[in-house]
Amino acid sequence: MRFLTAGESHGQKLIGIIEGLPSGMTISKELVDQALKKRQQGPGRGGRMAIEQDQVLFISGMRGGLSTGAPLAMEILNRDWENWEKIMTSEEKADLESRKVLTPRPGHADLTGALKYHTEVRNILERASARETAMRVAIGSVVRQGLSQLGVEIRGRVTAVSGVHAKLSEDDGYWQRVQQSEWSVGDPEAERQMGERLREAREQGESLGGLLEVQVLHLPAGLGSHVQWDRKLDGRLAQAVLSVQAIKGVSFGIGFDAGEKMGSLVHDPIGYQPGQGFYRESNHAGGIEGGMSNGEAIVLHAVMKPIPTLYKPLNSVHLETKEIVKASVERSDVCAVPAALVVLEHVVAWVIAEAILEKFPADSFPELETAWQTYKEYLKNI
Ligand SMILES: Cc1cc2nc3c(=O)[nH]c(=O)nc-3n(C[C@H](O)[C@H](O)[C@H](O)COP(=O)(O)O)c2cc1C
Ligand SMILES: C=C(O[C@@H]1CC(C(=O)O)=C[C@@H](OP(=O)(O)O)[C@H]1O)C(=O)O
Repeated sequence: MRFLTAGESHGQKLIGIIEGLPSGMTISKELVDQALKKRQQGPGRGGRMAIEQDQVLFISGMRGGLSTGAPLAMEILNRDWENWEKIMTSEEKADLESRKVLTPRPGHADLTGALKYHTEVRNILERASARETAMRVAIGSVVRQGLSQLGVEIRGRVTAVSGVHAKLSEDDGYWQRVQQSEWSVGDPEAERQMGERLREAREQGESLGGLLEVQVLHLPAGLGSHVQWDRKLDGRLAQAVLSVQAIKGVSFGIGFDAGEKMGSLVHDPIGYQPGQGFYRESNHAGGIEGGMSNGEAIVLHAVMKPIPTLYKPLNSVHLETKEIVKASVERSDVCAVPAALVVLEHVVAWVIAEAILEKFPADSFPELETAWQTYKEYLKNI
């Protein structure tokens, strides 16, 4: 299975194509649209989110609510296009110059992209923008629906925003609050403090980052492989997560704490129960050993840097005069950690779905379900 996306932040639309999706899988537009809506929420988002109302349009690869096995093509329209059409399509110098960026923003692709591609900064930022993640969420949502039909659950939480840490819990009630609300860390006091940080950041022309966690539940042991570097599940998840704009680090389970502890406090003892099979007594590894899922929950942590566009900008260099000037200011979010969480859940869904299809190659979803159940029975009764 593979996918491609295309589209500029202020272009007409975003496009995505999934190839290799088995036929006969139920796909709900409503669920994709719910995920797209959730990605637009959260305190700290800028003016653009008041313009967009993301919804998916299925173009091909689906009939009667089921995948056909043909490439699944999707579109998401940019409502902001109506304000940018001239700037994005005109060949008139005045139009092209009107939104030219000559003072690249630190923390963005602006400068290096313009140097590398011998082009102007706008051509770089249009594609580097996290607008593109809307389509990655749509794509991830399609395969996440398949995962859910197999009983695999993906859930995520924001664990900190700019140094304010949320009180975490594994209770069902807490997870329901976190998952079902438009955006919540499940800890009202932390939310209050985060809101305060956000207000300060806005006043000071600053921006915020944070920490995120994604979990994958009910996966069997044996997805991914130890045999080749690019088949390792942890490496593939890390690549997908780090490819999300502004994500700068990934760890699994107890993560970097593992470097501070003795081995006996890090590794997870193996247990066995008839009718249940092998299990681990703890899950410090975060569900992956030797590049393979080990049957415990996959627990992945990520860090998002503060948004790079600052309303009180850092120094930059004017590309023509080479003078030191303030970096350009484009309309911007001040914090997008809750939105990034939705993106992470969906890029993780993609990698897990790919790994499942590698272990259980299938052209049709019922075929996949049969192989999946047989394997799960084997693991239980071994
Ligand atoms: C959901 C989301 C929204 C974002 N919104 C903005 C934004 O409004 N302004 C901005 O400067 N960067 C924003 N970013 C981050 C930049 O796109 C990103 O930092 C930049 O493209 C450089 O890539 P890198 O940080 O991965 O190196 C956002 C990122 C995500 C995931
Ligand atoms: C458009 C989205 O996020 C954008 C990501 C982004 C960036 O530089 O990454 C910059 C901003 O773009 P604009 O200048 O048009 O407001 C964000 O709004 C989105 O998430 O759908």
